Amino acid sequence: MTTVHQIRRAQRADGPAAVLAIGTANPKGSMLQDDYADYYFRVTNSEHHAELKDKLKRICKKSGIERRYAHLDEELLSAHPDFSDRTLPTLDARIDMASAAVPELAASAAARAIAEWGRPVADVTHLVFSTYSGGKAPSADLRLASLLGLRPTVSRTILSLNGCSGGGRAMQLAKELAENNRGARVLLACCELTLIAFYGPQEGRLDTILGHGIFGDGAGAVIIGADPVDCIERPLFKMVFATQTTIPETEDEITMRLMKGGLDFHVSVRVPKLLKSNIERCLIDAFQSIGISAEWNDLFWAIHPGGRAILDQVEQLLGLGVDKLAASRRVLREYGNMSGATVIFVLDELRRRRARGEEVAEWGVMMAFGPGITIETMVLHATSILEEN
Ligand SMILES: CC(C)(COP(=O)(O)OP(=O)(O)OC[C@H]1O[C@@H](n2cnc3c(N)ncnc32)[C@H](O)[C@@H]1OP(=O)(O)O)[C@@H](O)C(=O)NCCC(=O)NCCSC(=O)/C=C/c1ccc(O)cc1
Repeated sequence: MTTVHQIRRAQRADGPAAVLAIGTANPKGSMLQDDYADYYFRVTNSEHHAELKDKLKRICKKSGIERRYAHLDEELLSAHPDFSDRTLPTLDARIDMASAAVPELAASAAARAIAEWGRPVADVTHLVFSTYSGGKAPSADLRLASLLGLRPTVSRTILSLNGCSGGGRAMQLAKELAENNRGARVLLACCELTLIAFYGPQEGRLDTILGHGIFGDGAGAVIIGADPVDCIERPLFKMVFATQTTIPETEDEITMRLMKGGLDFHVSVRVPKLLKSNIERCLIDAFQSIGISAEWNDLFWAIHPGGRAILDQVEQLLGLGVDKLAASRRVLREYGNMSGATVIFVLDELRRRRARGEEVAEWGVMMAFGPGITIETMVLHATSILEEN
């Protein structure tokens, strides 16, 4: 007679979960970082806040960002001038806008990932969707499933308010799903639109200036599965080990809260230093857990580019060579911080760098940071060039 243990073993995948395909998308509208301060103070009728404008200009200059994308453009804003005033009740209108736009943008990214994956959309068994740009049910995951034509039995999970660590958390969840359900193919989508938290400057709220200086809109999608089908599926990164760490007593350093005027967020100036003091322990613990001794410079790195200062601190702490964070810096330069979706763009950039021979490390790390302060760490193993061919 079959035992429960045998049934359980048969239900599990044999190998580790792997990233099988990646797609990304951004809204059409974009703006050069050099022009942003003039734009922001003009469209929010805030020219009288001259000091805050100078501060935003300084932040933009030091941000390491050249361009950012946004769904909310001047035309939409002129139809919703109340968005500029955080004391007005605009949450309903923002949720309506996001409920339509978030799944649409996620669908563009997911369609690219599915095309690269090469299998029919009906083979997707699970959907994990991370977004804080919303606030109603049924949520963006259901709309995305319908836009893509996923089967009605697809198992959906929506993650919310994970902030910039949403992509990292979704990757960990997708890994668990893929490894614990033989044959599972997980579509992970992560999409954030800053329209949920766009408002004018306010004296005493310097984090508002920071946010408007570095955040951008984007969607990333990944197909994750174990035991790839020969000749069809090509694993890009095997997901070897994952952990989540919360830095004690940092609950107030990054916060988000839905208010009548939109999503109110706070990011303290201490964030880059707090991460610097805590990430090496996460890395040492992760590699010790899998019995690998790693030289930091021998790894590839997919660090969430939360801000230029975060990348600088990580690079300095670990003594990384100048090119080691090139994928993160390029994504920051071309798109800004797209919260949870950003790390998917970094993985996409890394696989391009590998294809061009610019990154040859076999082992690597993906890290994302969000409210908590939460650090999501995942050890990855890249498929070798030989295996790819
Ligand atoms: C590029 C920065 C902003 C500036 O570069 P720097 O080398 O530090 O330069 P400075 O030290 O000269 O700083 C320039 C100015 O920025 C100010 N600043 C420096 N961080 C700050 C600060 N968190 N507050 C408010 N002023 C600051 C800083 O005080 C200073 O002001 P001032 O002296 O008047 O020029 C750099 O500090 C940086 O990359 N910081 C990291 C940002 C960060 O923590 N990111 C991770 C968290 S992101 C997150 O949780 C997302 C939430 C979110 C929520 C909603 C959304 O829609 C989307 C996302």
